[in-house]
Amino acid sequence: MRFKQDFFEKLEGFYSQVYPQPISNPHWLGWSDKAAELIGLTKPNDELLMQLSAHHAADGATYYAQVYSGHQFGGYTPKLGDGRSIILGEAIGPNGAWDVALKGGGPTPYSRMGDGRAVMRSAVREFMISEALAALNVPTTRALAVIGSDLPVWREGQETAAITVRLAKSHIRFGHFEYFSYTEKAEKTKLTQLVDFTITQHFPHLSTDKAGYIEWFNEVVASTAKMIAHWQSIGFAHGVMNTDNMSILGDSFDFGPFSFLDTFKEDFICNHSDHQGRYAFGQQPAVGFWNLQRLAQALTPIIESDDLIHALNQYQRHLVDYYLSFMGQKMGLPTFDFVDNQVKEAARKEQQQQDLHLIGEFTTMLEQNQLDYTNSLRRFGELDPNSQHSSLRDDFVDLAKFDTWYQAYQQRVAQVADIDAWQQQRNAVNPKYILRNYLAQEAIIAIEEQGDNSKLIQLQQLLENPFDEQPDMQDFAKRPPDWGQGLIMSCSS
Ligand SMILES: Nc1ncnc2c1ncn2[C@@H]1O[C@H](COP(=O)(O)OP(=O)(O)OP(=O)(O)O)[C@@H](O)[C@H]1O
Ligand SMILES: [Mg+2]
Repeated sequence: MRFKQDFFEKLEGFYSQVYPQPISNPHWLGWSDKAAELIGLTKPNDELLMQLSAHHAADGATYYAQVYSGHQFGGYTPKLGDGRSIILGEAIGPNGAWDVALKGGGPTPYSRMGDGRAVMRSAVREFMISEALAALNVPTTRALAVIGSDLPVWREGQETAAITVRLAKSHIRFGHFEYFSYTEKAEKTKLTQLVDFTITQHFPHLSTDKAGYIEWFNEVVASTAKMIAHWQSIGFAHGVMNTDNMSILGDSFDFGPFSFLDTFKEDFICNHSDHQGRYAFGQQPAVGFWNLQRLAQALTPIIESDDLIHALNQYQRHLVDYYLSFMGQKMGLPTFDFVDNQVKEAARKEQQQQDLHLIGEFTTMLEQNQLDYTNSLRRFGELDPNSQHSSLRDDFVDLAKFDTWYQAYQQRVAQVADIDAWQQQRNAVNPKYILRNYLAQEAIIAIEEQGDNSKLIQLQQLLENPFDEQPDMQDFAKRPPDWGQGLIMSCSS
């Protein structure tokens, strides 16, 4: 790894330098060739294992934990910071630099009551979902590797520690801006410094002046809306959308009790500690907006309120545009070339309302018929919208309702000229395989009970190509067995 140290060198006072603590008997549990490529690595080796398990120092690494704060479940915690994630620096890759962080690398000045560690099950889940989301083309932080150990850690019972090696284009979170806004409101020096750094490093097409700041916030609103539209379209529930887990780049970030939907359920809650359903699947779009409002509030010392409000007001539009674009591709709804003038804008809006209704009716039917979200969408790849008959129909109990819906759908799709190409387009965006919780759980149990990571590796390989038919792997596309339905994950990690 070849590092540069822009954050470390340019933002003194925004972190504490701290060395990671080694984990005993380190061994590779998982490795991602695709993530490795991003920072110019190829295969794992023993020296790298020693470096990433904190036994040896990595050349050129500085090792630091960043300070931030955040709104957690709606309440403001004035000081958080990396309590168990230590950054080595920005590794230079063929297409840009990536922060390399050891998540679970040991205590830091921000650990509060925590031990600075991550348990194997949570480290493995973070590793798998990072790479699985990337393969689904969802913006996300990445995971180079997950390293197991025999170091005991205590959660509900005794478990072992592991480290996820996270790659992120940036670790800057909404919570960073909140922290510097509320700790030094009068001077604005550090807040301005942080915004300037963020723009220079990650939004180089923008200027670091008043106009640039406004443009930047607009882009953050758009990328956040895009990320959440992605989640809603693939049926992904994040579970802990606190502002300290919101990346300023709109990348999916910090994977704890996340879950894909199995059976479609709008108010599905995946986080065991989320008693109110604040972060339920269907709440995510609203929470994204609430979080952007918290970011906007933190930026009031340097951006005019009117400009912030104007940008926030675009959130809904971005969200709907992106959501319809993703769902439209999944269901094969043709797009229209609306020229941007007043009359056409009205037509566009009306079409959007109709499409939202059509999609909403479809997901309501899935919920009422207790159907699997991913598998139902995958069915569109075998559909012939020119025909009255569809295999999709066989899944439904309420056939009358389905038939009414299908008629409206057929009208919207109209005649399809090349059915093969149309079906291929559907299969290219509706995954056959996703990281269902029960599959992750089986891989984790095999490691826990037999020290056997072969299931993890098999699952990881499968999920690298989630859109391809993989004939030997059909079982992995099935709905979960009874024990694995709607698993709710513990927050302890
Ligand atoms: N075992 C632990 N030891 C020390 N601090 C912890 C531990 N677990 C969580 N924290 C800290 O508690 C806060 C909230 O935790 P949260 O689960 O959102 O983040 P995380 O999963 O630890 O890390 P990240 O957000 O970097 O992915 C963070 O400041 C985090 O560093
Ligand atoms: Mg976090």
